[in-house]
Amino acid sequence: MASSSIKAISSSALTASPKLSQVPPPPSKPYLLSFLHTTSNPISLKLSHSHNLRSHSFLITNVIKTAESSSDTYVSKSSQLPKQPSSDSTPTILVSEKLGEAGLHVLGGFGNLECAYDLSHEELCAKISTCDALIVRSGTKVTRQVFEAAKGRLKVVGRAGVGIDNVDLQAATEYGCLVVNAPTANTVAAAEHGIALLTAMSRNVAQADASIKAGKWQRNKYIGVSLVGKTLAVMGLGKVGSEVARRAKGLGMHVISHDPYAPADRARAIGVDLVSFEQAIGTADFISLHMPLTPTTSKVFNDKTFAMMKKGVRIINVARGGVIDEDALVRALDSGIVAQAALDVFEEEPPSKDSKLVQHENVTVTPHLGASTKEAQARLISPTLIKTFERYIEGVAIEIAEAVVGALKGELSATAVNAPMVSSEVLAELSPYVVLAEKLGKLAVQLVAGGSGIKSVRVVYKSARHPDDLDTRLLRAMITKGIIEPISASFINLVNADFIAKDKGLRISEERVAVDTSPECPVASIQVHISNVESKFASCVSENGNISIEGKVKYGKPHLTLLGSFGVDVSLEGNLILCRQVDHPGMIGKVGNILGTENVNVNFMSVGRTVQKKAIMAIGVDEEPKEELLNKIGKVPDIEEFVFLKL
Ligand SMILES: NC(=O)c1ccc[n+]([C@@H]2O[C@H](COP(=O)([O-])OP(=O)(O)OC[C@H]3O[C@@H](n4cnc5c(N)ncnc54)[C@H](O)[C@@H]3O)[C@@H](O)[C@H]2O)c1
Ligand SMILES: O=C(O)[C@H](O)COP(=O)(O)O
Repeated sequence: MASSSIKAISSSALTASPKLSQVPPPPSKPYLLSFLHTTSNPISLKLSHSHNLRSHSFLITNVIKTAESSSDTYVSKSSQLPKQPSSDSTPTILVSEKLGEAGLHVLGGFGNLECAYDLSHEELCAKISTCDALIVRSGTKVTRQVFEAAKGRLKVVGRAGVGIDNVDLQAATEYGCLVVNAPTANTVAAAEHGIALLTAMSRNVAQADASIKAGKWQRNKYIGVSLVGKTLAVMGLGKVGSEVARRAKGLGMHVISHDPYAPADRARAIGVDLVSFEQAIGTADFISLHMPLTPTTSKVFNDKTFAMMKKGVRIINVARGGVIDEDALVRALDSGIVAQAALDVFEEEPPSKDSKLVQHENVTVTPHLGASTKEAQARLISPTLIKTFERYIEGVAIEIAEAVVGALKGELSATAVNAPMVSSEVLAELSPYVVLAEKLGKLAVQLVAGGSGIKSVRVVYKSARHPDDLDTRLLRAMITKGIIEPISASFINLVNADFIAKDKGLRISEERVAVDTSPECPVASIQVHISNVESKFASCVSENGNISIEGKVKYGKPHLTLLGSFGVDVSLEGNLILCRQVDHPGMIGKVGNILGTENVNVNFMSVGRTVQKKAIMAIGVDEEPKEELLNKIGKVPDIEEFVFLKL
């Protein structure tokens, strides 16, 4: 990350860089991330052309720039994996839980792969500062301490599965670390396990098996209950819940569901009635849990809600243990409200050996096996299944490996969970404006005099589009990046842009102005206004006292088109010299000569005039001129002020 690039030579220019007002220290030091390197770095925008059949939405993520050293040895448990020599630019990927070979191959082909499946939390914290990516399943707690210990190097956490309740998302976001998951590959496996538990529980399969192995023959003890005609309440009609519902209907059950966010047409398509929470738990013979663990769902099944259930209800949980108050479930089992429970997941995993719940004779348990099928972790091989479940053709291992490698390459992730996702279409359309937005942010902040506290930035988008058709989150994030990065040690990406702006007391407001241009072009212009600051280049201050600049995309390239009240037109590439001079002939020649004699190539030049015989000369230069050269320009008679800006 370059330090402040301000090299202004005007009278007020040699003061310190502008600072953000009331800036608390950043949560951590640098992130070697930039979700889009738009200028000096050759890597620009990339779309992920993932080969699978999922519908894609994308996120601009991080372009890798690996830290000082990545000299870790390649420690793969698989002798078949391709070994890669360490190098400074090769990212290190730590896999902390068992992942399918196919995924390890993808990861090993891209970076230094280290599989360490038995790390304690302390060991993980000790190791993480040497890793660019971490891949976990549900057994690794990725806490705030892990992000702190990463010292800015960890760029992406890949959760090889759905539930991300074991990852501190807030901390990840604050540290600018992208979290991706593999949300689809284990759906069928989890649903099948739910059905396995439902049928095994209702026919006492596990208990009868244990009894016969203990030398008993208890045919009367293990009389089961039938499923046909019974009501099943599916709590959470998402991916797994929907598949469970379909299968349960095939078993002849009447299926109802409670899900406050499920679309009615999805329920209708499966033939499921969406009902209230009370109705669902009050009428069901079987209740199957398929909601995520969130603050709202935590212990939602408790003494109070068990008391609302039909006596003799049976419960299946392949979601998360934390949605049930386990002590309350033991009480409900003892009192007979709940006749049986079948549990794959627990509040603490593994549960204690003497857990009353686990030991209860009416409880069937499995050790979080929902996602554990060969097919879910690797690939489904049956062509029939591929046809039926197109979106499940990839296993978790491949799904997460591709997401992590893509994120490390700076591609756009379809499965980011802690950053806004932008559709590929929107992204492709906005990409030149994304470049413009960052340049305008960079330029605006360099026009602020050192010592001014930037508190408030107003961004105005002129567009012919209806506001609903213009997603400006990316543009706002890039303006934020452009403003903050030149004057702070924080590295900004789409994950943390809003957080860091807020943390630094920078308020960015957005406005849209309707214009009568072609709606084909999403943004006619972007203006950035910084209020209540001093400027080191007075000419960029508009009548209302704000530093104001405007840019447009012309022929796919970013251009500066307005500086204060001066119209200019200069391509925002390379670096920029802005001069205000008395408007008379020969000025361009004089400045051009000085640049020419020092071999500084001018790539663009534009002059804007005012009625008071003043002109603004905007000169785009490829190289960074030496200070003596800039001083020479400053001494040209009739040049009243000038500033050099790095883009
Ligand atoms: N046991 C396993 O190995 C295993 C495997 C896969 C998934 N899971 C777990 O299963 C759960 C579901 O996974 P998924 O892939 O179907 O997720 P999903 O996001 O597709 O579905 C979750 C559904 O729950 C709904 N929901 C949210 N809050 C709710 C509430 N208060 N009440 C009712 N419904 C609510 C959501 O609207 C959504 O439709 C997750 O907790 C996941 O971690 C477990
Ligand atoms: O949320 C999930 O994807 C499941 O709980 C699977 O977890 P696992 O990857 O630890 O098996």
